[in-house]
Amino acid sequence: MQTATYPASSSDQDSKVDGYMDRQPEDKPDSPAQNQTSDESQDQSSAEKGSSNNVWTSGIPAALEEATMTQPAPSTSEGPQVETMQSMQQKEVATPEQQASSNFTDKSVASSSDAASRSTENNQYKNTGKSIDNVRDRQMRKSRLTQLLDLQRKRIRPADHSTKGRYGIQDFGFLQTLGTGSFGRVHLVQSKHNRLFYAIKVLEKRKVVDMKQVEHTCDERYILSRVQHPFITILWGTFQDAKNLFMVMDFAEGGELFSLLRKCHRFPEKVAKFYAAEVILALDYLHHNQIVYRDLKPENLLLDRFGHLKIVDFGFAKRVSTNNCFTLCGTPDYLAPEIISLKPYNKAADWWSLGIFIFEMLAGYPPFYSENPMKLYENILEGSISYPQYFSQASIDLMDHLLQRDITNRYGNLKDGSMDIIMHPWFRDISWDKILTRKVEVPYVPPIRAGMGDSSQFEAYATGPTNYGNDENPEFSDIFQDF
Ligand SMILES: Nc1ncnc2c1ncn2[C@@H]1O[C@H](COP(=O)(O)OP(=O)(O)OP(=O)(O)O)[C@@H](O)[C@H]1O
Repeated sequence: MQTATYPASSSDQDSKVDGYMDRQPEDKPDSPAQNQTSDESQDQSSAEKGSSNNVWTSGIPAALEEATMTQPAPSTSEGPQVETMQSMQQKEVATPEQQASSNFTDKSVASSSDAASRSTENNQYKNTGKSIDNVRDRQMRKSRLTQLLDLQRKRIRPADHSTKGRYGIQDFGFLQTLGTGSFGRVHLVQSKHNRLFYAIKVLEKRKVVDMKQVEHTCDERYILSRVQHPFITILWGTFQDAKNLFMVMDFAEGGELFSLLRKCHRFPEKVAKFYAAEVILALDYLHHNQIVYRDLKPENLLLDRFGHLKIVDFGFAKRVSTNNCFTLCGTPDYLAPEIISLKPYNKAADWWSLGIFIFEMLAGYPPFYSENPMKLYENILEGSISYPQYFSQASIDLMDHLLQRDITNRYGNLKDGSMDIIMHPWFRDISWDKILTRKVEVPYVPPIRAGMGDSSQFEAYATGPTNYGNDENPEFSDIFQDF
């Protein structure tokens, strides 16, 4: 996995707080393509073709019924893959790598367009403020959005849906390493049956046990086997051999948002808003299903072939009721004050991390950092934030409401829950239904050959040990029965 490098700081992901690191999966796709509905193909195909609907300018359309997500929409299913390949090939003829950059690779372009957009934002914010949405309009928007979100919130795979043993090592050809983690690595693999590419996360059972991460690992498998959301990776199946656990997931071909952010230095407001919006919908979904994610950061946000986000790494995700989490986990820069203070914490911690995430996208570095972890924690607890002068007023207002040390004042954790964030003026030009249905013009389409096992957006790793599949003397199979 990559390590963030911030100005005058190091936020090494490996230097996470003691006492956590986990992950693991389970289940196999006998044929993920079979699980796709025609609605999904339509959805994806319209996203591929680049809908003419523009998320930045449209209002709140009525088409709730069109939010067709009765089943997970696997990006690796055959239908969309064929279309994607065609569309990607066409794009390649026109523009290969440059099409990914326009206002990204050239920082001066990014800054000037950002300045224009910021000025507009500030004017709108000053001139209209909350008055642009009079109370009645606001109530109507809110109720339509709530209806829309409720449709998605209810989509959860059945508890008896088993991912266990659906695949085995013999079903896949193991290719290069895409990333490494605390307990193993993630491989690009190709199914020997349908020839499609997937990502398999491999966890060494012994390491998981030694680092006391069994519960986290089992939670990760369980949670990923239940959720179904356009911005959350799909877990197709799990299996195990004598020494390892395997989780078969969609291959998010576009690489880490982290890499894109470092390449661009920082994102223009519109771009940051787009990624923030996708993350918000995913967090809203998880929270309504009583799941707190606990590890939001750009390294855990991957891009699919279309340029939409996929949240990966549910190693710290937890099922919660209210204030029942105590574990010190997460990544230092993104830790909420209540976690550092070892107070019980809840979903509000994710909204704090969202504030950090928005800041980091806009600035290129997080609001709190220090080489020294203790100093970092002090900074977080002290909570004084210095916003760069180029931040818009609306963005600062939102971050102020998210980065509240007192959770009883923090947006996302108040009476209206995530609606306070969704309805915030910074998101005024976002059409949430189009975000949710992926009918938006994405700011960046990864320059990849879709469906071809193209791992060019990932760091190159020495392949590492792949002596998987040994079933002799199985270890800990009683502990990992669900895999
Ligand atoms: N579905 C996927 N598609 C493509 N790449 C992936 C996928 N899942 C994970 N990766 C890559 O592998 C890396 C490590 O994955 P992940 O964070 O899930 O592992 P981990 O063991 O939990 O890591 P850590 O211990 O650092 O939290 C990711 O940062 C990403 O680069």
